[in-house]
Amino acid sequence: MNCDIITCRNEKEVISSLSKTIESLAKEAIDTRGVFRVGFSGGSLVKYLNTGLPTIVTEWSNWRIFFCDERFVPVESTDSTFGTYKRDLLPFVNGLSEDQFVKINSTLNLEECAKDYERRVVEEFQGQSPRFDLLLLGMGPDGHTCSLFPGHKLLKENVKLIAPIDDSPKPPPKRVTMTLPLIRNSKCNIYAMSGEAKKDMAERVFVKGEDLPAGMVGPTNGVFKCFVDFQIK
Ligand SMILES: O=C1O[C@H](COP(=O)(O)O)[C@@H](O)[C@H](O)[C@H]1O
Repeated sequence: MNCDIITCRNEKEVISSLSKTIESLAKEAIDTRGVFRVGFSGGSLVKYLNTGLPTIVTEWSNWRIFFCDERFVPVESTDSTFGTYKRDLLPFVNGLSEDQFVKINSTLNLEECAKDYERRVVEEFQGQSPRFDLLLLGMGPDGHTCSLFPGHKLLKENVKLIAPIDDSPKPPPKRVTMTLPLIRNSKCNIYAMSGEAKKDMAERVFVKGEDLPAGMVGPTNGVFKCFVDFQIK
């Protein structure tokens, strides 16, 4: 894992640097292929994207937005990651519409929901190996990323691209998540985090190299960046 750590002065600068990087990756993808395929996460990243994305200049209609993980709850639930973007991002971005978000179908059972989401990921790439332009990831205080938790059997998943999980230690217990093979096949992974609460985990992952899910990601053939507002040593 070789991650480029970008040290910012404060949270505001994390958000602006992250946003500029997303703007530039979107431009490159849209100029080259006419589409920008990105995965959003939930948790603390939501605030960064909801604050930063309305400020960028991009061809919004060329974005296709997936979820690195999603809680298996209805969109109306406060736990729904899509629900937060629907409420706090969509109304503030001219040119981005709800149908550009590829959402889970939480009316199916959990297994079927994960299969259905995988099918839609596969369809998106029209027969090619699914390779997202960018996955925006979060790092939990226990070292989880997406809904991949320390010591969980899903870390060994090497067939499914999208998997169900019904025993997430962080509520809610039922979720669907991208698996390591799909994450590692992407072109770029980015973490963005701020504050002392994240510093300890970032050091365990990037300096001590502890065997934690957050350190198991990073594209096999691509770019891995982490925006922080603290010194990692
Ligand atoms: O539950 C989740 O947690 C992680 C990390 O969130 P954070 O608030 O500790 O930054 C998040 O990346 C994931 O999408 C979410 O479902």
